[in-house]
Amino acid sequence: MPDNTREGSSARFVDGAIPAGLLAAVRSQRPLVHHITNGVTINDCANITICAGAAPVMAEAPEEVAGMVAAAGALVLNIGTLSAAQVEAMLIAGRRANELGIPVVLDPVGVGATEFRTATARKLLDTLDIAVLKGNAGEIGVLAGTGGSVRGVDSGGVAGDPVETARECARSTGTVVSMTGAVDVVTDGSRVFLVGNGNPAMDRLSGTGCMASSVTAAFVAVAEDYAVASAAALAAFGLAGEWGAAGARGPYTFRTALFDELAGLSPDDLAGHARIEER
Ligand SMILES: Nc1ncnc2c1ncn2[C@@H]1O[C@H](COP(=O)(O)OP(=O)(O)O)[C@@H](O)[C@H]1O
Ligand SMILES: Cc1ncsc1CCOP(=O)(O)O
Ligand SMILES: [Mg+2]
Repeated sequence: MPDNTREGSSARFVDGAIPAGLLAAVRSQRPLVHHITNGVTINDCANITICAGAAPVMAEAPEEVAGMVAAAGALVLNIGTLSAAQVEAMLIAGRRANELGIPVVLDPVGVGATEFRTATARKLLDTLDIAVLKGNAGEIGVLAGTGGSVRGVDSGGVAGDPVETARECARSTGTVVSMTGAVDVVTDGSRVFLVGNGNPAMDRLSGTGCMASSVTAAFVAVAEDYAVASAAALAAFGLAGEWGAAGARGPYTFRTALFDELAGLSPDDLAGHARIEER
């Protein structure tokens, strides 16, 4: 892990049995994950949800989202290709999820790139009780208000220390923040988990951030501790990325392998290879 996330820390590894137990719970409970998401990666999100062991449904008509979310274990709101109608649907579904105690995962794709995305992400955070805010570094920096750079949907990084940025964002939004990158930072504002699993190939494929949100939702659906569940989800997804990259010839063989490795990942695999540090 990079020095900037280790410096001055008294880190200890989280027992691999914890993420393993959560993966086993996803596989046995097979929670329904309701997505209101973008049109670019929607099919990847459906299939990675299945590979994690959960069941996806994509539904965004304002007329039906309250009914659909009532059957779900978690709701994903992903603002990647927003429209006014989608914002209306997100608010209806999110309010119903909150009434029913169903965790909501917000992926603020491209926040900061346009005023519409920024205003919508803020409105969702202000109106709804968001369980996990999962974004790349630039997106979390924008929402933390401490400085983040976003071009299109890509992160240009944060202005200051990444761990402090994530922590500030968690405190100011009242959510668990799951900030992805070469090392993922997950924090509820006090505890900090650093996830070392992953491979640079994941950064060269559109949709890995969206898929990380889907896998996160599958894990939070079966957990009470959303920070631990978010870290466990990123460890599982990252490990699939590591093993998928090993035999890949390029981005598209990697993509196929990423799905196959997650589908084949056992709780024992995760117990032995998850790299989650708490500090
Ligand atoms: N350089 C990297 N090394 C290892 N894993 C990475 C790297 N970049 C991204 N990832 C992983 O890819 C997934 C998507 O992260 P990221 O690229 O930050 O999101 P986004 O696609 O939203 O920009 C996460 O699971 C993250 O851990
Ligand atoms: C390219 C693009 N444009 C709008 S949504 C989207 C997909 C973003 O996916 P990710 O952030 O997971 O790479
Ligand atoms: Mg990416």
